Amino acid sequence: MAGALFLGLDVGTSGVKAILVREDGEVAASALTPLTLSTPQPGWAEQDPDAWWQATIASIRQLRAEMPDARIVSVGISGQMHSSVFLDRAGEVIRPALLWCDGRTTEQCAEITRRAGGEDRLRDWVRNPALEGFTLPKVLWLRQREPEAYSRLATVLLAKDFIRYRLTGALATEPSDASGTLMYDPANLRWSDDILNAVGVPRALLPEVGGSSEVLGTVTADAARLTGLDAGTPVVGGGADNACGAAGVGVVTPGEAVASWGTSGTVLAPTAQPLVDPGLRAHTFCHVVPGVWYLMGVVLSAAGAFNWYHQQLARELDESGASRRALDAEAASVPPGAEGVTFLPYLQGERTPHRDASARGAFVGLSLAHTRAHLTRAVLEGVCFALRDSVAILQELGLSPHSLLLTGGGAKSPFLQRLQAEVFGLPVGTVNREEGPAYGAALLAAVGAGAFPDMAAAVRSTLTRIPGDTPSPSSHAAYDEAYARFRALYPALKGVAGAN
Ligand SMILES: Nc1ncnc2c1ncn2[C@@H]1O[C@H](COP(=O)(O)OP(=O)(O)O)[C@@H](O)[C@H]1O
Ligand SMILES: O=C(CO)[C@@H](O)[C@H](O)COP(=O)(O)O
Repeated sequence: MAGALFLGLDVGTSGVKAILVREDGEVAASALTPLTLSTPQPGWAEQDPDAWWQATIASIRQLRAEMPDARIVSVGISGQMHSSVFLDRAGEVIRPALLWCDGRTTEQCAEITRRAGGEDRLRDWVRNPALEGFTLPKVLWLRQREPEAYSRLATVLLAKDFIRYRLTGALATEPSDASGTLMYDPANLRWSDDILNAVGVPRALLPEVGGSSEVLGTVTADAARLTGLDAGTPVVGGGADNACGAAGVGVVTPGEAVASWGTSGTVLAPTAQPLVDPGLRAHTFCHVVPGVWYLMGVVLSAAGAFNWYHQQLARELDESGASRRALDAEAASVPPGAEGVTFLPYLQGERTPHRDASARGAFVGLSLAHTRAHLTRAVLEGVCFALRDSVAILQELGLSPHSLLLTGGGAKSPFLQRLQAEVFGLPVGTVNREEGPAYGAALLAAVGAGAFPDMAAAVRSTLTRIPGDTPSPSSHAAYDEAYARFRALYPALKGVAGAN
């Protein structure tokens, strides 16, 4: 496949990334088109799927402009999980998508649990509890709150599957994203008629499920004209952004774990079986590799919380890498524990471990002696502590990784790498590629095009591990008191700092 390039797309919350990857794994070009998030009410979060599509076109066109002669042989797509695209019979978007971090469906979650006959049933049917972020409660919300829109509903898609639909005309998904809908049984790899019948949602609303590295469509003439891709280019199933992010740092087999900072933060550990957290605090989903699942804890605001802080309280610093470094330096000027200041990053509610869409953020412990540097450190520590809750759950479930691969925003800064190592008490590492989910999607495209026999081979041929910080027992212990303060804060503030 000399000269072949694989296009990886990632429909993130903050933007649509497109990259071109060579067969040896080198990234030949990359483009990012930013997106905005609409929060019409506190706790709500929406985006227009057509804005994703326009951003996708812009990113691909930018790559095309940079490399007009590129021979793009296949496309893989990754995307934010759970977000609901509602399409009518003509394939047009009915209303903005309710996103993975939208918390408006608490009532619908209670209804799903009641109609299923309790959480034990949900565990048996779909291996996960009803959480506001998942897709099914959003379908029920539409049915109850916008019945006219629901009457026109013909198909429910996920973000990256909508982009595939616009690229190829094919309505399809694959197991890693289907897992996050609460309508799919990740253990038995099929839509769950049990849950669909219990809540009265027709199976016909859902697309067929193919494989993550299987070709599920080809670029249409219309999409070719808009994007500059060749008509007929194969598009593979792709995967959920967290699964593709793990694949993008080479974590495709059990025994390893990844900590990721996107808008959300996640800690993910692959498993050889669909293990379920008895407390249902971590999610059980399919990986992009057949026969592999993962357990994942989700922090709803990770880079999202840091970006909010940056925009609201450090606005004089632009969003460049230099500004991030300035904020890191500010945080580094204060000792571990931020001299008593604690930050709860629950700006958009929290999933793991609290499962509370109405939770809210807080700064606590302020005195006249504190400066913005303390707040900056507290925000970064707060995000790491929230992720540590997920690390602790995975450890409690017997998945005790010896180290964590870092990806996303938290991998980009030496300060954040060290902070995570010390807070988690585990060695951390990175890989020689920084493109995260888009990279995993490009590898799926390469496997789909036959460049590699499977993802394990693709990862072996393209990625190199870079060992990072190893914390000393004392550097980990330096956070004991601050972490204990963090743990005590949510129960203390519940009902005071909540949305309800
Ligand atoms: N040095 C850094 N420190 C903290 N956060 C960062 C840094 N660099 C980038 N980020 C943030 O990390 C996130 C990673 O981006 P990405 O994985 O593309 O997010 P998403 O998928 O949510 O759009 C972005 O929100 C970005 O602002
Ligand atoms: O809801 C989840 C995982 O369950 C989120 O992790 C989304 O998948 C969004 O990812 P980012 O935009 O933060 O990358």
